[in-house]
Amino acid sequence: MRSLTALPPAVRRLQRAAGGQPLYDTATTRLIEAHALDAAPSPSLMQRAGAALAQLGRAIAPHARQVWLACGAGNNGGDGLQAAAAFQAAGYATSVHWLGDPQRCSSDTHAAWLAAQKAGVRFLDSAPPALDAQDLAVDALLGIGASTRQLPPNDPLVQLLQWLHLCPAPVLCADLPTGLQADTGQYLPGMAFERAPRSPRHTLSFLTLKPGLFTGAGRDAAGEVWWDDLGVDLNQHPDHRPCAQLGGAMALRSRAHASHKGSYGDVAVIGGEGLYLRGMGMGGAAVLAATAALHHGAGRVMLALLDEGACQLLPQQPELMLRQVSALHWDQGVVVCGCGGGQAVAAVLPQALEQAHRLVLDADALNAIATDSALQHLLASRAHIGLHTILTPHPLEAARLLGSDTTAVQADRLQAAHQLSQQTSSTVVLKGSGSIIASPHQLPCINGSGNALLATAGTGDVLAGMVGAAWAQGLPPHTAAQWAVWRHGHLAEQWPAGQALTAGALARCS
Ligand SMILES: NC(=O)C1=CN([C@@H]2O[C@H](COP(=O)(O)OP(=O)(O)OC[C@H]3O[C@@H](n4cnc5c(N)ncnc54)[C@H](OP(=O)(O)O)[C@@H]3O)[C@@H](O)[C@H]2O)[C@@H](O)CC1
Ligand SMILES: [K+]
Repeated sequence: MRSLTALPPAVRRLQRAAGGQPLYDTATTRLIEAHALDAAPSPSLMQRAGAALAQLGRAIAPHARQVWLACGAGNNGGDGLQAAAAFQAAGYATSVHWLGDPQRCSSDTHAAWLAAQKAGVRFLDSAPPALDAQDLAVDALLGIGASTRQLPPNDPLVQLLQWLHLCPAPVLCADLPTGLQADTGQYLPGMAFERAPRSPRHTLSFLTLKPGLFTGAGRDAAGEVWWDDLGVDLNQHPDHRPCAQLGGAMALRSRAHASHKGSYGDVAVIGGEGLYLRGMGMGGAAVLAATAALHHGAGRVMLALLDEGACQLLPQQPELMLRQVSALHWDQGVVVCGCGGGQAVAAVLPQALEQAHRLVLDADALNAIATDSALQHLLASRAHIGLHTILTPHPLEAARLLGSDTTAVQADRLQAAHQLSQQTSSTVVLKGSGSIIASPHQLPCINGSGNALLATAGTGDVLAGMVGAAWAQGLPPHTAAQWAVWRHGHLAEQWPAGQALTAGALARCS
């Protein structure tokens, strides 16, 4: 790829490490667009969008011989037509499939169509040109105006989508990958593919960054995300409020020389149902959480296994202090409860919910609460008596707590995390691609780190331990969750190529 410094300042590569960028839903993006259009900018927003697409496209595919653009009938297609004119003017052999009608499109899109014609762009109505890996394809079929209308399989738009999916050239998506919903990161019905696309993806988001690019199916669909505000000041109006922010690199506080283990807090992990109870020993999960807490800076880590003392010594981890649940100090440090807890964890939950000042609830603790209204009441009451809670559900656990199902949770992950946070007065970490961190009265965060190496048993237990460690070291709950989720994903991104990621190795990484 050409040096990023060669790009004009208006086209900025979204740095994962930057974090903190605001994300805006479609309604607010439309508001921003309307305010910007009122000012009749010149060049028009669409001309700016087209020029930015062409500039980024040239950086992505500097040796392209051909550029092919699939353009829809709306303004997203207009962006593509403006880009086509710019590609052609820059000397690329440029061809376009346009689904629009010059008699029925917006005035901006009409102007873009005229510009493309004037530049000498080739308009196609049959198969696209044969592209190779160094060429470029542009997806300008649908943006934020996509509706849930389902198309028949022989619709021209569906066919263009299939060509884009199978195209050997990198694909640059204008504003959004076609069919991806900006607010949720879910595909519209009939627009998702079972297999991953053949070539790399880039997305240049206009005016605002949209939450759907970073959660659910968004990360796979969008590939590398870029952003151009088209010269519009997003903060010019008090109604332009973000719906979330993108989480990024964070550091724990540096340590003073004059400090000791007590300065970095205690983490007590409760979990690990014994083998004798139901024939399923689950101590490993609790050991993973405790190990992660230890390796991520907690001053002291206690391990209370629910195996009635069967495990008396952990030779691999002499730093972990074994405890009976009855010997824990609930008002000190952070209690992480549930990892591998099985059914046995239900017995300790009333005391943990009533007495632990800072409580992380994971896995089987969440499942037990979901089926017991008395435990639900205790959980919801904690905030009223000054006790704090972080929940770390995966989508199924969140669905059980919400009384819904995984499809409903995944259909709007931001909303599900917000609802669970409100219902339980807790910080919620909704795990999955683009984990969501939601807390009452705080802007939710979508984590930007991580990859599919984390899809292996035990990584959730490691995360629970890391959340506990960050919280024990003094970060507020929302920030502790943000740090742990980001760090967990970042470690996976740094994982040595060709080496399997195991939860045990991840827990020892810091
Ligand atoms: N205004 C500006 O200056 C700026 C605009 N910008 C750009 O505009 C984009 C938004 O443009 P937009 O509002 O025209 O919506 P867009 O995404 O093109 O879709 C509408 C078209 O798609 C069609 N269609 C919808 N759903 C469908 C479906 N399921 N299946 C099939 N067809 C479907 C729909 O057809 P209809 O329903 O009207 O029959 C209509 O033709 C935004 O994402 C950004 O790229 C930025 O550059 C900033 C400056
Ligand atoms: K698009």
